[in-house]
Amino acid sequence: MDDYMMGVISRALKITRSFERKFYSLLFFNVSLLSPYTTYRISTDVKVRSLKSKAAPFYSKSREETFSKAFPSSLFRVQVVLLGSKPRQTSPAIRAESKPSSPTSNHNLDLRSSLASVKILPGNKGEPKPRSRGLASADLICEPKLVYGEAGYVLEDVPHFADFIPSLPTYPNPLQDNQAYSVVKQYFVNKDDTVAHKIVVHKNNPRGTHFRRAGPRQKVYFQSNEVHACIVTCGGLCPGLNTVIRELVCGLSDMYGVTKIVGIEGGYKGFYARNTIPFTPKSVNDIHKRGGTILGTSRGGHDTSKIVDSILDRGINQVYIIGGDGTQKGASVIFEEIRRRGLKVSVVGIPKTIDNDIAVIDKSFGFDTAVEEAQRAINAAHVEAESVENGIGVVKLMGRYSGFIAMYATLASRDVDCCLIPESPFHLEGNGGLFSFIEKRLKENGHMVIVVAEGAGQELIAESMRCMDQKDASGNKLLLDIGLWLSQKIKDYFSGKRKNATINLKYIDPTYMIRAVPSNASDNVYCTLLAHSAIHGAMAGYTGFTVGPVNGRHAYIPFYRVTEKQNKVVITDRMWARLLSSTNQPSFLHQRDIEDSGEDDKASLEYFETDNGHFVGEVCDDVSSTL
Ligand SMILES: Nc1ncnc2c1ncn2[C@@H]1O[C@H](COP(=O)(O)OP(=O)(O)O)[C@@H](O)[C@H]1O
Ligand SMILES: O=P(O)(O)OC[C@H]1O[C@](O)(COP(=O)(O)O)[C@@H](O)[C@@H]1O
Ligand SMILES: [Mg+2]
Repeated sequence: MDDYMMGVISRALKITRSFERKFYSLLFFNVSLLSPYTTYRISTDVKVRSLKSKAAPFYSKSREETFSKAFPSSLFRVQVVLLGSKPRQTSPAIRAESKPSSPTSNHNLDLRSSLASVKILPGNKGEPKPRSRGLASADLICEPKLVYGEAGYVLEDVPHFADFIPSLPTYPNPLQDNQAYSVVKQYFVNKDDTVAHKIVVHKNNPRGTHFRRAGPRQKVYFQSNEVHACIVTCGGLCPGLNTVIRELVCGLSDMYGVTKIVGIEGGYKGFYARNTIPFTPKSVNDIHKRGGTILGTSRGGHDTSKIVDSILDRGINQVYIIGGDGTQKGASVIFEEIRRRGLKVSVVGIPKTIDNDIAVIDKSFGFDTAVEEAQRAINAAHVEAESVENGIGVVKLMGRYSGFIAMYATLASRDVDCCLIPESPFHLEGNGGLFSFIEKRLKENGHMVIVVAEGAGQELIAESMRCMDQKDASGNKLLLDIGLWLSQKIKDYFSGKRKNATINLKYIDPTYMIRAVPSNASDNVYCTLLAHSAIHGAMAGYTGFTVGPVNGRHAYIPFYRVTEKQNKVVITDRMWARLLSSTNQPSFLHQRDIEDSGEDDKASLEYFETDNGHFVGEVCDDVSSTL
């Protein structure tokens, strides 16, 4: 950033000066380097809205100018966000950080006192894809918080109170006097510790995306007696929900001496439709031994304003939200509304999904338990199938869009002959189809077991039944029962005129039995770590984040990262190949599928492509490919 740039920024800022006290002014100021050392394009985009109404900006001005100048930096974009009248929303200086390729690129620009932040984001080419957001007004403030470092290092940071409430007091972390923790060497994590998103790297690769490491900080933003925490569980059930609740209550109490902790009953709608229930370590002592959630849960019913009003009315200042991708989207809009109102309330998401389809994190809690519990159903199907002539066992497992439970349960069992998942479309008839494989396997072994994920083959059923798309209260697609449909199709095929063969098919649907069990030992420990990471983050003033392990280390992940896409089994990956080789089932893959899958990979690669052709960060969030 040199004098010329400072001049241009000052000029642009003058445009908004007159609006500053009365209105919510927003100035976007973009600088793109078209090619190194040559031409720049600058565009200023000033929008001014009334603070009171969310109506369209009443003042809007965009300008673009091109100029040539030799800047020894690579692509960058400057964004200046002015947050108007309320004094607590202002900060004394603009802080600008830029990509490391410019050797002298970190500056504090003391241009004026009303600027909240200046961010330098990747320029057009390396710019992240737009994130999906909940509230329209949130567009103003939920830009990714990116920090660039040496050698292509990028920190995708999470929001902090200090970003929007200046001069909050801090206190020493009470853990330093805690009998159990005070003896731990270096108990507090270094404030600059971050966790790499991708752990497999090449010599010349940029260092890529990182997330803030979870853990206790030396300074906290809440005094113990000031904290009023609440816990809510939303979406479908999952083993471990009660364990997370227990560990949040016990962790807050044991580590930080918090006494005011309440549960919100029945999911999001419980915030405004139900009374809270008080929690103590004693009242939650045994709940991890039970399946389900003692709080109850629901789909639908997310009303952001009513929820935030209720948080405010009850004096709650830490909100722990346990749920899947839908829930995290809900948590994100709650956070944005809280931030918009300038409240000191931390909003923390704890990712839950039995399907293991939440992006970025290594694995979701309850997944291991589900895979283990699925073994019982697969064993039963196998026993039934091998006891009779031409026995076929069909087991349906959960997995709305992702077949992780089916894939891992199949790999773990070795009794499964064929695994069908949503990511791998299959066909029934003809060469390479499922029916001919069943015939072959029955001929070879006299019996077989098929595992089918509930989301598999949906297009086949829809085609044959001409069904309409139906949705649940949260907007999730309601699935047609692939297990029943497939079982009937197999029976029809073998009883058909041409075949007239006797088969003995037993269909087992253990889906809800699996989901309702308590979490196993390793999931219990995992739930403890999740809860503790969440508590440490909230106490340290972080907010608007989800916790979870990234390459084995717990991290704070911005909401948008876990809601923008779902994890899916990559069928051109080594893990799925392991499965195919263990079952020897047809791959059902056509050349076209392989090419399409390559296209997807390319698309996500482009997102991170840098000038020198190396890739920053991920190809895809494939948790199946950890080996
Ligand atoms: N885009 C969204 N914005 C706000 N709330 C949402 C959104 N999607 C889902 N929710 C809310 O999150 C809760 C759980 O969502 P759901 O999809 O049922 O389960 P899960 O969180 O397990 O994916 C529901 O109360 C639903 O209303
Ligand atoms: O019957 P419900 O409660 O809608 O749940 C069924 C769905 O819940 C799941 O177990 C998990 O879904 P969520 O993570 O969205 O809660 C899916 O596998 C399944 O399709
Ligand atoms: Mg979901």
